[in-house]
Amino acid sequence: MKISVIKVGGNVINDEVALSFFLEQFSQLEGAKVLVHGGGKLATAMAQRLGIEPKMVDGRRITDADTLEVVTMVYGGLVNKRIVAQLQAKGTNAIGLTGADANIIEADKRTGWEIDFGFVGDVRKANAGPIANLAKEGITPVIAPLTHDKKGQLLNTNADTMAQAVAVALGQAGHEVSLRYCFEKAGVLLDINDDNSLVEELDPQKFEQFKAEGVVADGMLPKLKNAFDAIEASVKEVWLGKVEGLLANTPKGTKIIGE
Ligand SMILES: Nc1ncnc2c1ncn2[C@@H]1O[C@H](COP(=O)(O)OP(=O)(O)O)[C@@H](O)[C@H]1O
Ligand SMILES: CC(=O)N[C@@H](CCC(=O)OP(=O)(O)O)C(=O)O
Repeated sequence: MKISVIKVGGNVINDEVALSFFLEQFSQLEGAKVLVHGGGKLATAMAQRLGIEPKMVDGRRITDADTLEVVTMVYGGLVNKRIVAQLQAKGTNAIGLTGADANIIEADKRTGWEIDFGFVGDVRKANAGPIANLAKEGITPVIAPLTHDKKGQLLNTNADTMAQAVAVALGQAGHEVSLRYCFEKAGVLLDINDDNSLVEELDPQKFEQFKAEGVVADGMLPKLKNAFDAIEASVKEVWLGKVEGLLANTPKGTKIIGE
């Protein structure tokens, strides 16, 4: 089966108008589809409202026990269910899940780093079966960035990586997968403030060059690592860009080219 795996990030989710536009475009996307969402910005805001100071190191969240409670409520509850309700209103029969539901994603608590990230999961294995079965029934899975370790522990997990793992598992199960990372820029840009400086195709050599020159930085580094991991595995096509470009019939954004 042909299936689209779409990731939407925190900047779109945090903007009511942008989120509604995204969900409209997503609803209109033809064929089987899966949505993986983030929500890091809202988790930061909610933690602050609860008097829990967010702790980030190099843009990565340290997830202590209190923060795990916040992200579980925000990602698995508020964001996930809001998206599901809005999709239902737009005629898409969505079901909200985390990586723990139907054992979609198993993870291990991150170890071996210099700093202790707390309850953060590194994906061990994604199981495509339940996702493909739902999609075949015409039900659209909406997946929140939480996983479990099969020992009862929930773990906060990067949404870009979750999207990659789901796409790769579906590809390995024989499906024709298109993975698209929607965020607030036109794609990978030569000048981050100029949407006209779009890099239309990115291969591993150019990626290495851009890293060395500092053209790509911050959240774009792990996003691109996931994008290349997907194309090198079993995913047919990987794109990054703005909602209006990526969810059009002919996608416009940055296309990832494998080795
Ligand atoms: N060359 C680049 N082109 C586009 N965005 C870039 C580039 N370098 C760094 N970025 C940053 O990467 C961000 C996207 O990553 P991230 O914040 O993790 O997005 P999301 O939360 O949607 O997953 C952009 O908002 C932008 O600030
Ligand atoms: C471990 C880890 O990185 N968890 C992320 C999960 C949310 C996420 O990835 O959200 P965006 O896609 O909106 O950035 C976090 O808590 O920020």
